[in-house]
Amino acid sequence: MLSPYSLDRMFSDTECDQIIRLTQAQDFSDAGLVRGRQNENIRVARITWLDEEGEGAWVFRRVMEVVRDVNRAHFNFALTEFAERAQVALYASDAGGHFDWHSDIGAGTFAQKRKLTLVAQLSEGNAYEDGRLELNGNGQVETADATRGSAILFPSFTLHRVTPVSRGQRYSLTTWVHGPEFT
Ligand SMILES: O=C(O)CCC(=O)C(=O)O
Ligand SMILES: [Fe+2]
Repeated sequence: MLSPYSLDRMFSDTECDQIIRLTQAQDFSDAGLVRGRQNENIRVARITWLDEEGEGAWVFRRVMEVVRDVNRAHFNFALTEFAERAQVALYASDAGGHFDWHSDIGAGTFAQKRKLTLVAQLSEGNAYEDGRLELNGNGQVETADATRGSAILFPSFTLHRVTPVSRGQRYSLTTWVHGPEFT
């Protein structure tokens, strides 16, 4: 199926804290777009990456389990690999954090093989306002559950955006799963 699939609780509160803490030791850099283009009109966020190995390995393992189960139960896509690290993004109201409508499939080496996108909500609801993940897969805008620890999976070609954060900061975790291009 091509419709998005939501999970109420992919991570516990403690796990969300742990993921955020893992990234605090790293440098966040300004987010680029596919092919490294930067365009402030489209995206303002700071991002960092989690490796498959090391302290963040458990995050990757969880992502793999969830993707395997949800793909079997719902999408049934041909998936072959996790070719990219997991992205933690930080959208801050003072910087005008947001991400305009886009698809995750692009011309880059990895971006062209993206099949499934998984986004998990890492911040508590009272940490920020707005900053909603919205999807438009079929002409109707659907707002993803913003509850901390929840997640949504969708085909990477689905148009989606993050509305501007109007107060505070929002953290999210995004991973992509790859395979033969959609034809
Ligand atoms: O932060 C989010 O909720 C979505 C991130 C996203 O769409 C992306 O990194 O491509
Ligand atoms: Fe995206």
